[in-house]
Amino acid sequence: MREDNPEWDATRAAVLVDALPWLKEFYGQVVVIKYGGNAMTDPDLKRAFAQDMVFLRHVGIRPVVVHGGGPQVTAMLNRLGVDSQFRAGLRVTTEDTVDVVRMVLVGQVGRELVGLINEHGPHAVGLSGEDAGLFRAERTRPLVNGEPVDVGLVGDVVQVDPTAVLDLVAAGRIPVVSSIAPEASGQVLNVNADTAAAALAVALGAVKLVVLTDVEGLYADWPDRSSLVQKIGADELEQVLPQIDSGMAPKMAACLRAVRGGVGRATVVNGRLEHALLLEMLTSEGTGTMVTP
Ligand SMILES: Nc1ncnc2c1ncn2[C@@H]1O[C@H](COP(=O)(O)OP(=O)(O)O)[C@@H](O)[C@H]1O
Ligand SMILES: CC(=O)N[C@@H](CCC(=O)OP(=O)(O)O)C(=O)O
Repeated sequence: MREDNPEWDATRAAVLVDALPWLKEFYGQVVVIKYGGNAMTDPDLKRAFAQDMVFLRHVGIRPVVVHGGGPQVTAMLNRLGVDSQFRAGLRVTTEDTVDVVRMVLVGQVGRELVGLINEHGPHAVGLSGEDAGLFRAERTRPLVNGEPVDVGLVGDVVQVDPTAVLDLVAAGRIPVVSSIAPEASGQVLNVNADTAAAALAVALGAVKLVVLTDVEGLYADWPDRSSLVQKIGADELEQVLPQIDSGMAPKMAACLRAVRGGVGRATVVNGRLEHALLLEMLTSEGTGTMVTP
């Protein structure tokens, strides 16, 4: 029986004790977690994610969630008979599609995550870049083969007022942020969620940015699964960034922006493995790709 097995007890105790240095390091600190739409594919994964947020909150860490929802937006556009096009990893966004992006991210994906977290207690509050002046964006023209291309109503975050998020965090809440942001004219822009997470992590002085996606991390020679990069410094990442394919490109650019902006480290983790976030944050082994300053 397990109860009579001292080795099994020792293993369980070791897992808890292993967490101690990390609990000390992160206690009271803000950690920004970017939850990608590709890691939300099944209800159990979403429930496990919500549990992890509540776990972090109860051990005294301050999680701030920025969520994606690209596949969910694409599914809704398909239902409406609209094709999706991406350039440099960004959705080409028109006046019609930006309304759909906003409805799906704020009204569907954000609401669902808030609901799942709040099954554990009144912790989560949802907001978007439009709330309390959180984000200000400007239209972006990403480079494709070195040439700037037009992707329509897509923005980059150029200004962050983190007051609303800090108020929530100070009250013990878990902010859940959707990546929609107004430009100066008041027009809302579609912002890639990795980009929004990095900008927010910098403005909050987060100790760490964790990006949950559907692969183990950055592969040097994608899709060769033996080429996982476990650790990469900002200078090296900056050099290889132009060669990184869409999907990973905004993610790695976001990690670079975060660590250059003072965030202690940024990691990309496989969010399709339940509780990979807890293992990454609270065990010595870690997982995925870590970007360091
Ligand atoms: N070098 C690379 N390493 C890992 N994944 C890559 C790489 N290049 C492209 N990708 C693709 O990027 C995808 C992750 O980005 P994306 O689909 O936008 O996820 P999310 O919804 O989590 O933001 C991976 O599933 C993979 O197909
Ligand atoms: C400009 C742009 O591409 N915006 C994204 C916003 C959602 C997102 O980033 O979702 P993931 O994190 O799941 O990819 C989009 O429209 O798909």
